[in-house]
Amino acid sequence: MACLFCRIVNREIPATIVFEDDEVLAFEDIAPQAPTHLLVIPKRHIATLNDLDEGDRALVGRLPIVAAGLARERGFHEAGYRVVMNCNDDGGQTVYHIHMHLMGGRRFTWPAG
Ligand SMILES: CCNC(=O)OC[C@H]1O[C@@H](n2cnc3c(=O)[nH]c(N)nc32)[C@H](O)[C@@H]1O
Repeated sequence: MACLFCRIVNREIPATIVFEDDEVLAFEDIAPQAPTHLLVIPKRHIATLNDLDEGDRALVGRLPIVAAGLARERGFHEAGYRVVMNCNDDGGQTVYHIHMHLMGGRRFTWPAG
Protein backbone atom coordinates (compact mmCIF):
# COMPACT_ATOMS: atom_id res chain seq x y z
CA MET A 1 0.00 0.00 0.00
CA ALA A 2 1.31 3.42 -0.95
CA CYS A 3 2.25 5.74 1.87
CA LEU A 4 -0.48 7.84 3.41
CA PHE A 5 0.82 11.13 2.06
CA CYS A 6 1.39 9.69 -1.43
CA ARG A 7 -2.27 8.71 -1.34
CA ILE A 8 -3.20 12.29 -0.49
CA VAL A 9 -1.00 13.53 -3.37
CA ASN A 10 -2.80 11.09 -5.67
CA ARG A 11 -6.20 12.16 -4.28
CA GLU A 12 -6.86 8.58 -3.19
CA ILE A 13 -7.73 9.89 0.27
CA PRO A 14 -9.19 13.34 0.99
CA ALA A 15 -7.42 16.28 2.61
CA THR A 16 -7.98 20.04 2.80
CA ILE A 17 -5.34 21.18 0.34
CA VAL A 18 -4.12 24.76 0.80
CA PHE A 19 -1.23 24.88 -1.69
CA GLU A 20 -0.16 22.84 -4.72
CA ASP A 21 2.32 23.16 -7.54
CA ASP A 22 4.22 20.62 -9.62
CA GLU A 23 6.44 19.47 -6.79
CA VAL A 24 4.98 20.62 -3.46
CA LEU A 25 1.65 20.05 -1.71
CA ALA A 26 0.35 21.58 1.53
CA PHE A 27 -2.71 20.49 3.44
CA GLU A 28 -4.33 20.75 6.86
CA ASP A 29 -3.16 18.35 9.55
CA ILE A 30 -5.90 15.95 10.66
CA ALA A 31 -5.06 16.58 14.34
CA PRO A 32 -4.17 20.27 14.56
CA GLN A 33 -1.91 21.32 17.44
CA ALA A 34 -2.45 25.02 16.82
CA PRO A 35 -5.13 27.25 15.23
CA THR A 36 -3.27 26.73 11.97
CA HIS A 37 -1.52 23.40 11.52
CA LEU A 38 -0.49 22.60 7.98
CA LEU A 39 1.81 20.02 6.45
CA VAL A 40 4.09 21.03 3.58
CA ILE A 41 5.38 18.03 1.66
CA PRO A 42 7.30 17.19 -1.50
CA LYS A 43 5.04 15.31 -3.90
CA ARG A 44 7.93 12.91 -4.52
CA HIS A 45 8.11 10.20 -1.83
CA ILE A 46 11.14 10.67 0.46
CA ALA A 47 10.75 8.65 3.66
CA THR A 48 12.90 10.57 6.17
CA LEU A 49 15.41 13.41 6.43
CA ASN A 50 18.09 10.72 6.48
CA ASP A 51 17.17 9.82 2.90
CA LEU A 52 17.94 13.26 1.51
CA ASP A 53 20.93 13.96 -0.68
CA GLU A 54 22.39 16.98 -2.42
CA GLY A 55 20.12 16.31 -5.38
CA ASP A 56 17.15 17.14 -3.16
CA ARG A 57 18.53 20.57 -2.25
CA ALA A 58 16.27 22.62 -4.53
CA LEU A 59 13.15 20.61 -3.74
CA VAL A 60 13.58 20.60 0.03
CA GLY A 61 14.61 24.25 -0.01
CA ARG A 62 11.16 25.04 -1.31
CA LEU A 63 9.39 23.68 1.79
CA PRO A 64 10.26 26.57 4.16
CA ILE A 65 9.57 29.09 1.38
CA VAL A 66 6.10 27.65 0.80
CA ALA A 67 5.58 27.50 4.59
CA ALA A 68 6.58 31.17 5.00
CA GLY A 69 4.24 32.11 2.15
CA LEU A 70 1.38 30.29 3.88
CA ALA A 71 2.23 32.02 7.19
CA ARG A 72 2.07 35.39 5.43
CA GLU A 73 -1.20 34.44 3.73
CA ARG A 74 -2.67 33.46 7.11
CA GLY A 75 -1.40 36.69 8.69
CA PHE A 76 0.79 35.30 11.46
CA HIS A 77 4.16 35.74 9.74
CA GLU A 78 5.03 38.78 11.89
CA ALA A 79 3.57 37.45 15.15
CA GLY A 80 5.58 34.31 14.62
CA TYR A 81 5.09 30.62 13.96
CA ARG A 82 6.69 27.18 14.38
CA VAL A 83 8.02 24.92 11.66
CA VAL A 84 9.02 21.40 12.62
CA MET A 85 10.38 18.38 10.81
CA ASN A 86 10.58 15.12 12.73
CA CYS A 87 12.90 12.23 11.88
CA ASN A 88 12.28 8.62 12.93
CA ASP A 89 10.91 7.28 16.20
CA ASP A 90 12.64 9.48 18.80
CA GLY A 91 11.79 12.50 16.67
CA GLY A 92 8.14 11.52 16.74
CA GLN A 93 7.83 10.85 13.04
CA THR A 94 4.70 8.81 12.41
CA VAL A 95 4.24 9.24 8.66
CA TYR A 96 7.30 8.17 6.69
CA HIS A 97 7.06 10.76 3.90
CA ILE A 98 8.99 13.88 4.85
CA HIS A 99 6.81 16.81 5.82
CA MET A 100 7.29 20.22 7.34
CA HIS A 101 4.75 21.12 10.02
CA LEU A 102 3.66 24.74 9.90
CA MET A 103 1.90 25.79 13.11
CA GLY A 104 0.66 29.27 13.84
CA GLY A 105 -1.97 31.32 15.63
CA ARG A 106 -0.70 30.79 19.16
CA ARG A 107 2.47 31.21 21.21
CA PHE A 108 4.91 28.27 21.19
CA THR A 109 7.30 27.35 24.02
CA TRP A 110 10.93 26.35 23.81
CA PRO A 111 12.42 23.83 24.21
CA ALA A 112 9.75 21.76 22.52
CA GLY A 113 8.85 18.50 24.33
C1 LIG B 1 3.34 13.59 15.14
C2 LIG B 1 4.38 14.35 14.34
N1 LIG B 1 5.04 13.42 13.44
C3 LIG B 1 4.53 13.12 12.21
O1 LIG B 1 4.98 12.24 11.50
O2 LIG B 1 3.46 13.88 11.86
C4 LIG B 1 2.55 13.28 10.94
C5 LIG B 1 1.39 14.22 10.93
O3 LIG B 1 0.44 13.76 9.98
C6 LIG B 1 -0.84 13.93 10.52
N2 LIG B 1 -1.71 12.94 9.87
C7 LIG B 1 -1.72 11.61 10.10
N3 LIG B 1 -2.64 11.01 9.30
C8 LIG B 1 -3.21 12.00 8.55
C9 LIG B 1 -4.21 12.01 7.55
O4 LIG B 1 -4.77 10.97 7.15
N4 LIG B 1 -4.53 13.21 6.99
C10 LIG B 1 -3.92 14.38 7.39
N5 LIG B 1 -4.30 15.52 6.80
N6 LIG B 1 -2.96 14.41 8.35
C11 LIG B 1 -2.61 13.23 8.91
C12 LIG B 1 -0.70 13.69 12.00
O5 LIG B 1 -1.73 14.37 12.71
C13 LIG B 1 0.69 14.25 12.29
O6 LIG B 1 0.66 15.60 12.75
